[in-house]
Amino acid sequence: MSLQNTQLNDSWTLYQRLREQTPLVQCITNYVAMNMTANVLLAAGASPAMVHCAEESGEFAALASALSINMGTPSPQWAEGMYAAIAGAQAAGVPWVLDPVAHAATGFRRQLVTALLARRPTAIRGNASEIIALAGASGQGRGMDSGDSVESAGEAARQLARAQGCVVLVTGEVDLATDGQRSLRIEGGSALMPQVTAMGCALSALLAGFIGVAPGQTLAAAVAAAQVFAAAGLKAEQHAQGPGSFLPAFLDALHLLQPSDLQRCPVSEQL
Ligand SMILES: Nc1ncnc2c1ncn2[C@@H]1O[C@H](COP(=O)(O)OP(=O)(O)O)[C@@H](O)[C@H]1O
Ligand SMILES: Cc1ncsc1CCOP(=O)(O)O
Ligand SMILES: [Mg+2]
Repeated sequence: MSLQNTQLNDSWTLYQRLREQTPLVQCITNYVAMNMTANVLLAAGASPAMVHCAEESGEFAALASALSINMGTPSPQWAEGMYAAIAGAQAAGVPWVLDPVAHAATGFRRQLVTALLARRPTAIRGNASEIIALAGASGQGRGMDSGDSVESAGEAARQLARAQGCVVLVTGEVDLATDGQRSLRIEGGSALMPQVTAMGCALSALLAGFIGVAPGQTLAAAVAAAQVFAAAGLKAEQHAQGPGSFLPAFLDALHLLQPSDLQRCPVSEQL
């Protein structure tokens, strides 16, 4: 079933709201993704803050509109910063998003993701292999990258959403957003997106921004974040010769995005 019109209105309305409210998004992210994530949030219209040390991350989280936790380059010290930030966010009613980068790859990451999941994220955003492995099955992930299709991760995403009581956004050539009951598929994007590092990390932080301006509408926020990324990717591709020129074109596309760009990335209900 096509939801193009209602979903277009929802995503555009939420994007306008994000630009009006400039949510403060606290990011505890990896060394690779920090600069890219801050630039994506700024181009979209949010306000990024990279604040990770345990001495201040909890205090800061109470001031933020939303928190994004990404475990791409973890360490014991960074884990303490994550736990303190989540505690501060939860005490203040601030939503938080988990990006479980390569969580199945090592024993340290497996322990960390278990501890993070126990703290109940508002939403999880990962690639197909990460979501399949989080649901307890065995994925074909290699390092940070997915070896599985989003189609093959659909049931895992729904199970994970139900088990965690959260929204799951699983990304790849198409994206799927689910709360365990409803599932929405978002088309669009560009094959150049996985050729640029930290696109997924930046999307997770933008998802946090959308959730921050859409209390009680986490599924719509996930669709909006995915659709905005898909539309900006499609628009950027028209001006890019390869990954190098794609990245600045993508930031410009986020900044210049119009409703007609969203319309090129259909959203449909998955039954
Ligand atoms: N082959 C593709 N075609 C179109 N969009 C893609 C493709 N691969 C990834 N994307 C998009 O790139 C972004 C990052 O997703 P993904 O590559 O799955 O995350 P990660 O970087 O965490 O592995 C998402 O917006 C996703 O829709
Ligand atoms: C390359 C790399 N190594 C550790 S984190 C990271 C970035 C991963 O970014 P993404 O998951 O968005 O591709
Ligand atoms: Mg990733």
